[in-house]
Amino acid sequence: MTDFSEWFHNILEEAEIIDDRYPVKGMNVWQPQGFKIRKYTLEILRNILDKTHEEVLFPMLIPEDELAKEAIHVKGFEEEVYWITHGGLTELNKKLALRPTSETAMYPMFSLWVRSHTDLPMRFYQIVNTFRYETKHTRPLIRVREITTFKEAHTVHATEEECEEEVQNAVKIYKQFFDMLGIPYMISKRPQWDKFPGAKYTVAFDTILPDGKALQIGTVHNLDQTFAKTFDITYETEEGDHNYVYQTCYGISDRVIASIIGIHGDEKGLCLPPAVAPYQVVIVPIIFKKGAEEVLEFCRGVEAKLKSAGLRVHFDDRDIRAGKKFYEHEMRGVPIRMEIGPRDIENNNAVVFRRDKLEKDTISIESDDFIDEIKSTLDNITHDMREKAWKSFNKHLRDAETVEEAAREIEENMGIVTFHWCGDEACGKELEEKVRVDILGVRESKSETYKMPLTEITKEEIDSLQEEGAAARKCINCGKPSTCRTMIAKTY
Ligand SMILES: Nc1ncnc2c1ncn2[C@@H]1O[C@H](COS(=O)(=O)NC(=O)[C@@H](N)CS)[C@@H](O)[C@H]1O
Ligand SMILES: [Mg+2]
Ligand SMILES: [Zn+2]
Repeated sequence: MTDFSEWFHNILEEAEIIDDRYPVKGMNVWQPQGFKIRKYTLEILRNILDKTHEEVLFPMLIPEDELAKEAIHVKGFEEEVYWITHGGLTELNKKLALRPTSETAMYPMFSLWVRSHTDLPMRFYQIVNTFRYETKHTRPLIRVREITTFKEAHTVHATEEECEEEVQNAVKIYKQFFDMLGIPYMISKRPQWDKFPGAKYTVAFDTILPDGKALQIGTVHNLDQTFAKTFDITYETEEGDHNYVYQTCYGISDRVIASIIGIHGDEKGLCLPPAVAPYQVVIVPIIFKKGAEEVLEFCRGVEAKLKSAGLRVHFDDRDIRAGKKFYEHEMRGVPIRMEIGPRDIENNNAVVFRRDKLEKDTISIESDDFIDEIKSTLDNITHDMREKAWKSFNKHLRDAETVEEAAREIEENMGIVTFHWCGDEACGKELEEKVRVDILGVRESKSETYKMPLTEITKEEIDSLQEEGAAARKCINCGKPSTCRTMIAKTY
């Protein structure tokens, strides 16, 4: 883990997650192992979103004139859009864009769908591939040109208040999702100069990878009425007026998988949260010449019981050394390994090895109670992995009282440095110059540092950029009264 980027590339190959030898830069292949982790991750996300959203699927190609309708939006994406110019040998009379994101694909249709206030609120999402001609250094899952796992939610509301409320709902959805994966995060409001093109403001989730660099893993955008006016999305009120709607959109991507791999991984390789592990339990028989068949038979019985209890179990009965199996399943991050040999059968025991703590324990398999014990061990693994991730995340968070201190902290320890700022753009830009890193944004919460995941982010916290006593605090760059606590970090 000393060279995180090398570790990351190696594990993607060794654990057969992604094959990045595909002959288009920034576009990679999901291999079966990786595809399963992605599938279980998306299952969790859909279970959360389906409570309040409808899943849809829009075309991938966007007509040039639709994409160009929203001036700020298209300006923000003009250097990243891939274009289609031909159908076969025929030149298209209208170029088609490969969606970089789907506002301009969806909103002409929303204009047809939204008629009356009774149609609102609308909440849709789709999980699709999107395309961005990234010019910065691409790397699998973290910065790709084909974003293969782009979940974009788009919501439509009658009032500004409801739209603000939706931003909080989206923040809560992301907190719940990242908490289930044990991924720590800092929530902040992006500075005005770094928000989503066309948005009123952007709330972002940033995590920190083992090399101390921050990674934006999710964003929530309040689009206000900008796109409604551009695409004429109006609804008839009870009084018969026609009002423009208010909208949000919020997205996450392959970076979620990158975070699961990078944050929970260690020297032995992957360490997967049980919720997304292709195998939650692997059974390794300890075989000797004598009684081999009996051990295999017994293990098959244990496998059947765990499977019928709904767990993803794999019985590794290959004719190779147990030690080789141990290495492989630890490298692939299987949460629990059960070792069963002749002596264990005699004593009705099994050795249970926890991948996250690298500890062994012996459990009785005399009665079927062992099934619940395995399940509660999986729950403990989920909890302990999240706690461990937050502990190291919080170590990366530090405060700075002066610009010099902030610059030194970043230079020496990377991570996220927080400090008081006046909120003025010119001052912020000057600050970024001095510390040579990006301002991530303005912290959304009063809490000094995140301990365990906050279950509720209250409206006050989202709105209150005014830190308690912040008025007494000065901007570390220009000395004017501080209006907020901001954060800087070296970012991906
Ligand atoms: N090139 C990329 N590779 C991987 N993930 C990316 C890339 N570009 C953006 N992302 C991720 O995708 C998320 C959403 O992208 S975004 O531009 O911020 N927001 C949108 O596109 C909105 N339309 C969300 S619906 C970002 O927060 C970031 O985590
Ligand atoms: Mg980008
Ligand atoms: Zn200032």
